[in-house]
Amino acid sequence: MFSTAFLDIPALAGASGTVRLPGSKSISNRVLLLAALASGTTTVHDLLDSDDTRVMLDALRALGCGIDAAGSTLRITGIGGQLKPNGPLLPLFLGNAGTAMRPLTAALSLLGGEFELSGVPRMHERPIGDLVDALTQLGCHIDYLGNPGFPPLRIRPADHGTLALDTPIRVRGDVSSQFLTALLLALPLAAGSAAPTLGTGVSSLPPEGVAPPRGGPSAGRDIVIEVVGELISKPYIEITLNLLARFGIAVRREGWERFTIPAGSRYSSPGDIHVEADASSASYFIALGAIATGAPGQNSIRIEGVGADSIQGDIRFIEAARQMGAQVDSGPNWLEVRRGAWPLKAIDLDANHIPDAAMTLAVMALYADGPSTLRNIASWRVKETDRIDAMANELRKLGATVESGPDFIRVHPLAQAGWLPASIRTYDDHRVAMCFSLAAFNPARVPVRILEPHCVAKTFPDYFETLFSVAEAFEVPVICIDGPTASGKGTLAAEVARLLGYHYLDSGSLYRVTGLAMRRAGLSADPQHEAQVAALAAALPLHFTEGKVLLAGEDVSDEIRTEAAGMDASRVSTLPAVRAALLALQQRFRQLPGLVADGRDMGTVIFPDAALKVFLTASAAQRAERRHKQLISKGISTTLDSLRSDLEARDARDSSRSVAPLKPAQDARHLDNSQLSIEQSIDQVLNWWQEKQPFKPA
Ligand SMILES: O=C(O)C1=C[C@@H](OP(=O)(O)O)[C@@H](O)[C@H](O)C1
Ligand SMILES: C=C(OP(=O)(O)O)C(=O)O
Repeated sequence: MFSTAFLDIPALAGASGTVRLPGSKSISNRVLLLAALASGTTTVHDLLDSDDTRVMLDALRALGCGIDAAGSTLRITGIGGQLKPNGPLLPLFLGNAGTAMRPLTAALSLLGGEFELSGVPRMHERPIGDLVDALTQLGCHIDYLGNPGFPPLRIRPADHGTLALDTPIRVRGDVSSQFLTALLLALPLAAGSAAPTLGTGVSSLPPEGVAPPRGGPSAGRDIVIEVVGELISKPYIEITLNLLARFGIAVRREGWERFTIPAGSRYSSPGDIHVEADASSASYFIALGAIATGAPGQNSIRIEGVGADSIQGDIRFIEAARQMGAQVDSGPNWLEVRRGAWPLKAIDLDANHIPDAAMTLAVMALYADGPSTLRNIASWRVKETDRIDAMANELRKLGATVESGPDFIRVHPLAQAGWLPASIRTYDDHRVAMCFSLAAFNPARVPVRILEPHCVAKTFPDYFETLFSVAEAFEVPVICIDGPTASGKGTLAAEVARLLGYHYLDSGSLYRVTGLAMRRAGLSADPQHEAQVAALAAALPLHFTEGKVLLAGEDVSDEIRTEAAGMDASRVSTLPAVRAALLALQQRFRQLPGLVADGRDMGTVIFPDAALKVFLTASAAQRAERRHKQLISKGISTTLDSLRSDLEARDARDSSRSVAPLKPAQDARHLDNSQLSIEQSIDQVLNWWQEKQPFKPA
């Protein structure tokens, strides 16, 4: 995940390849809650691992569920509809997860303990009044701790004997379908499991270990829910019904107005359950396939984990994408998308059935042949942010003309000359961050800056990494930091890379790592092994992170600093084929979203076209002093004078050597950090970098 303050996406030229997407948020959180309410153990495969599922899991753990995760499989042991009696008041923090806040409010109101449910500040602005009203009507006890109609909430136990289950429970459906989902998921708790079923007079005992029925006099009755007002986001109710059925509860549906939970309904775990990949997350890659072209012969985006037969309503995004021109093929658990019509065809769509994925259409509209209108999307205003305003504001920053109203948005396409380099505010809304990445395919080739990119953690923490694994840039930006030994270039470069979310190349360690790999492969730096060592060097699985050098994931930082490794490194460096292989290897580090490379010849030889080159120096006296401190702290005794004369001798050798001598590139900026702190040097380099970027302030 990118935890940087911003992420700059360079202009993208194309995309092709395969992505495997994380699990569906809507399925994951429903399955977790159902498994928690059931008795016995449910094994969940491919559960989404993100902020929204984490808050749900934390809550379920706090309720006493056994949770055991191993890789992509999670085993959850439910509480069988029963809480431990008289537990203390339990505070539960539910972040900004509607799929946790709404269903847990209903379930906990019926379970019997005392709870305080809260979330992030935005969650305290997201409505929940219609659900609380329905539950209060039923006899549940819920108080608002802040503004009426919104979390945080205090829940006290309900008296199951007096729950008003004889009359239909009425709930409004026109603000969020999650209120109805919450009731459907939770009300089987009140349906009773073994009481006499009305009309038959038959009774049965609950299996051993299963709680006795709840619901007092009304146990054994059908429970009816009636929807007031036009239900929105209907396909999410289908997900709810589908998963309830998997857990043994067959809800009867009459239109979208009336839902009946049959008498005696009881959660029963299916044992194993698989979570499909998230269809809303798929929308960004379906759009990518529709917008981008790929390398010849590799002209599509393949999405694995979800297919056209998905139980998620957002799969119908495919229909909208096709209408705009995308070519979409699908099979069980996969989709394949390629560009069809270009420019895309404008669309006029009632998007009420795909509220989340429709945001992606608003960005696709920039590439269309006329204005596109998305209607019936009033619910956008009460989600992670006011999404109609957010989309309109940020699309305008890109240069687009946008019209909007209480429940619609109209986006006009952008001509090549109209695109502006924009800093996109993301409003802590994962979908704003994800869908605006698609603007990087603009024909004007301007980059896009996404502010606070870590908000994607809500449902798709590795969204940008996944995008970069299939996208091609016209040019991946590189910052080179060259300089003499002990100038502090490694620390500076690694930190600049971290702050920008760029890859980092510590080129100085390459010969040492090659030497180590050579030795481990039983080879030596002799001409007869040259080709083999070069092949090894070309494919070194190297990664630099947090000050460590990782070779195939193994931390070899200390091993490559030994005297013997130094000798191997200098022998290896005399082999021309190895030098050539390492050149190619270094260039391969130039990957999206960008690279910071440090060394001695980064700006002069390896990346002569780098966008920023810094030649970092410090006086020999300063460098000797730093090195001295470093060695003393490691318990190695030495003198300042000897260090200084060694450094001077090495500088002279480095700058006079015939191959890649240490000298500043002609277009390098000089930074003498003798009198600067590390922070000051970092700030200077970042300022130089920012000056080169075209973005206007957000
Ligand atoms: O039930 C669900 O899983 C969801 C329902 C939808 O909300 P609304 O019903 O509020 O539109 C959707 O936007 C949300 O991301 C997930
Ligand atoms: C609206 C969304 O989330 P939530 O489940 O919190 O409602 C969303 O993911 O787009």
